[in-house]
Amino acid sequence: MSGPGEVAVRVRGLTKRFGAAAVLDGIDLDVRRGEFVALLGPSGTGKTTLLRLLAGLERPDAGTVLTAPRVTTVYQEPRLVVAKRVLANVTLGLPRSARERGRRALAEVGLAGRERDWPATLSGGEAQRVALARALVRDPDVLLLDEPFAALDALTRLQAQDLVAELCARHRPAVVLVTHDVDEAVRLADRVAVLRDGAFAVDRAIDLPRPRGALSGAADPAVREHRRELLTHLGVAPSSP
Ligand SMILES: Nc1ncnc2c1ncn2[C@@H]1O[C@H](COP(=O)(O)OP(=O)(O)OP(=O)(O)O)[C@@H](O)[C@H]1O
Repeated sequence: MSGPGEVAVRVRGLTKRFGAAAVLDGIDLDVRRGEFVALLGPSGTGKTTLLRLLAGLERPDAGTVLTAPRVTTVYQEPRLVVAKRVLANVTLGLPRSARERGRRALAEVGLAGRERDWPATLSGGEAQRVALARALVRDPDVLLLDEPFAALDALTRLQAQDLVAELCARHRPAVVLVTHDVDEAVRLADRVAVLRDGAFAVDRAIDLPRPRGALSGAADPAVREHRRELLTHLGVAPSSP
């Protein structure tokens, strides 16, 4: 597999305030094409705010955010238009000529043949795969994932994680995933950063071999060590030597 590509996200000295409080206080972040970064952090630390700044939906109070041109977000909920069929949801806002690419994107997420179905007939996991296809068809330079697996049941979540890992390895966008799940972060990411009190408490490379589908925290000491360190930085586990 090829190494990381050019920088697709460059954040310098980024500060965002709501009222008097700085939710983000001078943070720096680089993400390269083909690199998968997971963001962990206690509730309310500004993870979603950071994604919104990367997507250009919020303006910084100080500092700079530079991204490659095509930035796409997948959210916790699929956000499908109920009155449009699956393929029309995938190609929403794109010209008719994008329909063939839309079909291919649906096939990539395992939904070939479902083009004319209505969103109401999809399971939660299927609807989220349609949302992924809608992101893919836009050929993003930067893919922002805001807890995209959080609403899925455990088995569907593992399958969706494997699918996202495979799609990102093939298309190689720069990925920023917001999650509360330490195991998910370790399973998917090349780097995991913990956001606390407006800054990164740690930004750690996860140099475990891929594919990681069968990775077991119980069996693998390297996974256990990453998990222990990240939980410590999240303030939910005692520090041990
Ligand atoms: N538009 C806004 N106006 C005022 N305060 C806001 C706004 N958006 C976010 N905040 C505040 O900024 C802080 C960070 O919110 P954000 O949603 O980014 O956190 P988060 O880390 O994504 O949280 P969670 O893990 O619970 O999703 C919170 O205290 C939130 O109340």
